[in-house]
Amino acid sequence: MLTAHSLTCVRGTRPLFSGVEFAVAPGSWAHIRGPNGVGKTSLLRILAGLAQPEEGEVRWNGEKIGSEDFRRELMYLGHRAAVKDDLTALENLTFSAEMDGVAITREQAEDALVRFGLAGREDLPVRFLSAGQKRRVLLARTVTRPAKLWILDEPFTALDVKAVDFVSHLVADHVKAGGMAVLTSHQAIPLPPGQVVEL
Ligand SMILES: Nc1ncnc2c1ncn2[C@@H]1O[C@H](COP(=O)(O)OP(=O)(O)OP(=O)(O)O)[C@@H](O)[C@H]1O
Repeated sequence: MLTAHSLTCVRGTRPLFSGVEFAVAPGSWAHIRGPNGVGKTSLLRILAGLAQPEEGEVRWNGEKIGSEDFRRELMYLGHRAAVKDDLTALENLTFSAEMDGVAITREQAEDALVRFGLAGREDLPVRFLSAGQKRRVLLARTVTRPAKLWILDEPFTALDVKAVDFVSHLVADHVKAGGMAVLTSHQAIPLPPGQVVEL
């Protein structure tokens, strides 16, 4: 279970939010909402342990985040498509798995890319892919590396209708199987109702 306790965030000299409290239990998900610049990405980075709150604490199963166990169970996919332009889609996927300490075969990476509609694009440097295709390469990590907690920043950005549907089902299946997810999106998320955290 992920719990946010009285989180306060300041960026530069600007207070963004304070007193943010919520919990995400196994089999549930949370939608972080709010206008541009309110601090959604900042909150997700705090939840993932990539930034520190001014006040408050994030806990994973009751312990302050940062443990090896937390890092193993976390899949954080950031807002800016964190894919390397000079590497192919396939290389991006195997490289990120390696960074996560998970060995995947070429076949597993290929299967993941095919599931994300990238058949025939596996060996192309990512700089030649469209914005939506780049996002698919990023999201393909969700099927190559098991993790209980998915933190996804604007996962639907640049995706076409079919891909939005595919990714929604992926998240819904993850949650149904006892996983947890925290998402930001400016659009309504086509998932069974989750908790809404309004910033
Ligand atoms: N390191 C930083 N130093 C100073 N200001 C920052 C820093 N990081 C973020 N900010 C500012 O904090 C505010 C919140 O940014 P953030 O990206 O968290 O918002 P957001 O709610 O995710 O926005 P959007 O909906 O546009 O993606 C912005 O005004 C941004 O410029």
